Amino acid sequence: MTIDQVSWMFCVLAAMIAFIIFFKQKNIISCSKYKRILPPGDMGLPLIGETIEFFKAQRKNRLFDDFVQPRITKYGNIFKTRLLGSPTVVVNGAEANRFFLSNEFKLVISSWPSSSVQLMGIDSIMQKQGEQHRCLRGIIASCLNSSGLEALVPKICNTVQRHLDTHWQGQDRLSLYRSAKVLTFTVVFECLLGIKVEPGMLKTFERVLEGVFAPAIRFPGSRFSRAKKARQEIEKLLVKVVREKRKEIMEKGGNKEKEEVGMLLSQLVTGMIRGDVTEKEVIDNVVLLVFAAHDTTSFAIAMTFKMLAQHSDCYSLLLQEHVDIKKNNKRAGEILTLEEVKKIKYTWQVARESMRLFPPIFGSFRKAVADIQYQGFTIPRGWKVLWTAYGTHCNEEYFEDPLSFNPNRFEESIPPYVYLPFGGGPRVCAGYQLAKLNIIIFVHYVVTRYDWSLIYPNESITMDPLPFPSHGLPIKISPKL
Ligand code: HEM
Repeated sequence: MTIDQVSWMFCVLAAMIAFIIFFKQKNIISCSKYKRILPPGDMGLPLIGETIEFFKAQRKNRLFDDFVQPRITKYGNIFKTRLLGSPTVVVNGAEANRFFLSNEFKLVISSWPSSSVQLMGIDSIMQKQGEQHRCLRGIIASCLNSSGLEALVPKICNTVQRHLDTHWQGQDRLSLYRSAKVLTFTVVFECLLGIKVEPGMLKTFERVLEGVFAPAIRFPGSRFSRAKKARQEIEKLLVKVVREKRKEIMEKGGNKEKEEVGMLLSQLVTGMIRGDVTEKEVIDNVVLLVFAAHDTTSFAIAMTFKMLAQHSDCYSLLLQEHVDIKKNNKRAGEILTLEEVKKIKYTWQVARESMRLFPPIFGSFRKAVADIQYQGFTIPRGWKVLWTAYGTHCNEEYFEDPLSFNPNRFEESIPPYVYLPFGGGPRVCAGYQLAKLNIIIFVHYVVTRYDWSLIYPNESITMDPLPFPSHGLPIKISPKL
């Protein structure tokens, strides 16, 4: 065999090997492509997808009825769409909630719009993963453990009573939603954080919150620009407050810490002195906590009153519960104890049922950090996942006659990942206990001191993107004799 023939044969052999490798590779890809079945659904128009349909339904507070439910009927509990430029899979049902919420950090991470991240700050808990997330949650939880809650109850009672004396006394009508907002802001700042509310602070914070879901476009007068400016003002104020607190704690040593059980700012600043958190983390998380508590708790309060107005039998039961507590309360200033608040069970059932029908947060977005295999479908890495509270709250598989208002259904325990106004998994609401105290204590003092009625019994709910009563839930009030 000549050298030419050998090299010719070598070339043919090499070409054959390359050919086999190429086809084997292609086969693997096509096999994996074959296996990669995306969930059913319609991605809608290029780029914007079904964003318009989504927002149209959301604005009318018909996200479930007009957007989610018709797609569940057509495609099943898991379907794909495209929202705000991102391919998104909407998942529904307790099993899907469990899978996606409990796999936070492993398969998915929370995903917020750029405007929210910029306004809350990249160091807020919602942007944190792993150890940093655990550390911040630990500090928040240390103020909401049993001794923290015990210390919080009298503070909230005083704040609510002062609020009623200042904003309700002498009035015959007011916006209940607005009143709840002013109160919640004070409860978070003064009772939880231990920061005195100064005039103008609420307005500045609300300017920040208005931009949280606005497009992150900066031009003079835009919602986002106004919010950014307000955020800078808040930052200046908070830097001063944090540094003063640091000085105070350093000067008083360990004693100050003990004095201020349940005061979150002290705990955060103590963590800062230890080197566990930075000054920026303290500030970003104060802003985040106000955002997390403000519209959510106020809406839950507003819907609780709306439901009570529409269901007089429930109101009678609830009122009796508070009259009984008041009758046995001989303490000066009618301050409640944590033990008494724990006994107010029916009111919490009413609030929970109101949040089932009107969840303050309809759900939230996650981002897949790996290709996810779920129920025979692949959710590709980088896609968004949207879990919704409606998917279970309105499903008769979990709640009998789901559209009817029935607080008694909460006498039974509810299976996990079915009732989700406060989310679930590692990112379950960190302020759940505070929200509960705020709602129950506010209801207690209102119903024992005032007769009240809705001015517009059928007031509609709007979403932008969080829900709120369109006219602010105005009520007529008169002091009880
Ligand atoms: C009725 C009132 C409230 C409702 C319905 C509510 C609802 C929620 C929901 C659904 C989540 C999870 C979001 C997600 O999975 O992406 C959440 C998270 C959170 N909530 Fe609440 N919330 C309420 C009140 C509060 C209050 C009063 C505070 C504290 C002052 C608070 C602090 C937080 C924080 C810090 C997180 C983030 C937890 C984390 O990322 O680990 N919330 N809340």
